[in-house]
Amino acid sequence: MVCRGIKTKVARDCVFRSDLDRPPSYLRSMTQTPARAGFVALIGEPNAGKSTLLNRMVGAKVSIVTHKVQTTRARIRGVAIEGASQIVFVDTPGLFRPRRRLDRAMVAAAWGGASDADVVVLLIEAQRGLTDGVRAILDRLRDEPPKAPVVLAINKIDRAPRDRLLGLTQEMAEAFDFAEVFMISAEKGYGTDDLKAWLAGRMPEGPWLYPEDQIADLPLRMLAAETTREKLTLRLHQELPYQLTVETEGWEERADGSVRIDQVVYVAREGHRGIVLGRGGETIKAVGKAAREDLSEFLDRKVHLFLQVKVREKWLDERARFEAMGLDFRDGG
Ligand SMILES: Nc1nc2c(ncn2[C@@H]2O[C@H](COP(=O)(O)OP(=O)(O)OP(=O)(O)O)[C@@H](O)[C@H]2O)c(=O)[nH]1
Repeated sequence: MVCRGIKTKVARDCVFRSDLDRPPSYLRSMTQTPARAGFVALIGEPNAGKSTLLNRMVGAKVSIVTHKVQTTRARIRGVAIEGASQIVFVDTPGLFRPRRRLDRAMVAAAWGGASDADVVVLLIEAQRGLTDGVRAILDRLRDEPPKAPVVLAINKIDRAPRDRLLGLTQEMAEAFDFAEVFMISAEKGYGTDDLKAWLAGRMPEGPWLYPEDQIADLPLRMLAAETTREKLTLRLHQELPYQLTVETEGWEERADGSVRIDQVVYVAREGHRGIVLGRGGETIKAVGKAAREDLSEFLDRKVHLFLQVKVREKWLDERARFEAMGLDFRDGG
């Protein structure tokens, strides 16, 4: 089934391209290929084609989530599967040339996401080449080199003549020591399989980060969690507990077209639970109502939102990796 860019209904009904060419899990375990999983930070100027590339790699229109709220954290844009590897793409919002102070702060935080990734992919446009914006990104990569290898993907090669591409490749290689250079057309699908296979091979060995059955609606789950967190922040202001995270634990599409979303607000201490609940539960009730209204509008259907507040002292340690990547919506740091 082909998934088109419907505003609201995204991944649930879509068969992911990668689902089709992936052996079933019992076969994977028989072939003994070690599982791999890791993060890829996709960076580049606006319009470079990040969303298009991502949609091609992941196989569904998943990037709708990104226009919602600009946060300073890296965020998941999609999860691709290639053989035994799970590739979690995160993007780094606001990675542009910062002018205002606030923008600069955002870029600094976004850069943190890139430097913690397992691979960084810099996407540039073939016709535009080494623009000032790309130069600024390269300066930054040189000043604060990420631990991960940086690969260059020259996109939109369908629009650029061959000699232009050769010249540009050379110019880029002189400007920065890339681990690898790929020529792609995200739109036409040229070279994207090679890039994906290369990335898959660079993911660290280890268990997958997300269960297979959650990958499809992962961006929506995260958007929903982020919405609730946003409402909590608005409601509690300074009182917002430092160690707080929201997780969407259930996502059930109902036959009547509505969706039931179950979320847990995790706090680290009993006292924080009281703050989040509010007197007689009024805070959490108001937060739930506001989040439900937003989600309903965004998803364009009726939403039943169920919130629970749980104390889990050690959640920060359990999710250390996600925390490092800024993937759990906490921005209280
Ligand atoms: N011709 C051509 N156009 C492309 C290609 N990849 C992307 N585009 C077009 O470039 C434009 C920008 O692509 P996006 O994927 O939205 O770019 P982006 O980097 O996600 O942009 P931001 O969300 O602003 O950061 C769209 O009109 C795409 O259709 C390509 O390989 N060839």
